[in-house]
Amino acid sequence: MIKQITHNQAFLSRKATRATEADMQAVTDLVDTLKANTNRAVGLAANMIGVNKRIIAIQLGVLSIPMINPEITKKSDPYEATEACLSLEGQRKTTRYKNIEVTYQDQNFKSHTQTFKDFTAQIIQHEVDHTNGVLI
Ligand SMILES: CSCC[C@H](NC=O)C(=O)O
Repeated sequence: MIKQITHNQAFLSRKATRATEADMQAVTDLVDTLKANTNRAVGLAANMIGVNKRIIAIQLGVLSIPMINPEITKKSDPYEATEACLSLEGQRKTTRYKNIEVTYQDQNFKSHTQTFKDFTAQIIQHEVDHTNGVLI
């Protein structure tokens, strides 16, 4: 189901808890909401739709991919990025890493360890920050 994107910064500033198989509806809702917003979003975190769980979704080409309990396990090559967010006004500067390794579970709760680079890595870092209560 497509959900409203929150601007509630107090809620967005809370660290999210681990997701389980009981949270599949939230995974589906997050993917549906990203698909409905691909004209203005490249990624979403579950707390942006009011669910305080460690779930993100990222846009890779035409695919909206969920990642459950994502953790960045390696990062290298820092640079300064300027980013915006659907839940915030304006833009902010932050440090991102060009290369990252991420562990996560897919929608079947199968575990993966995968490397990402460049803009895809940037989106994942932005969304993982949200799961840790970091706005940008
Ligand atoms: C470059 S990372 C920006 C990610 C942002 N999504 C919000 O969580 C968005 O604009 O889709």
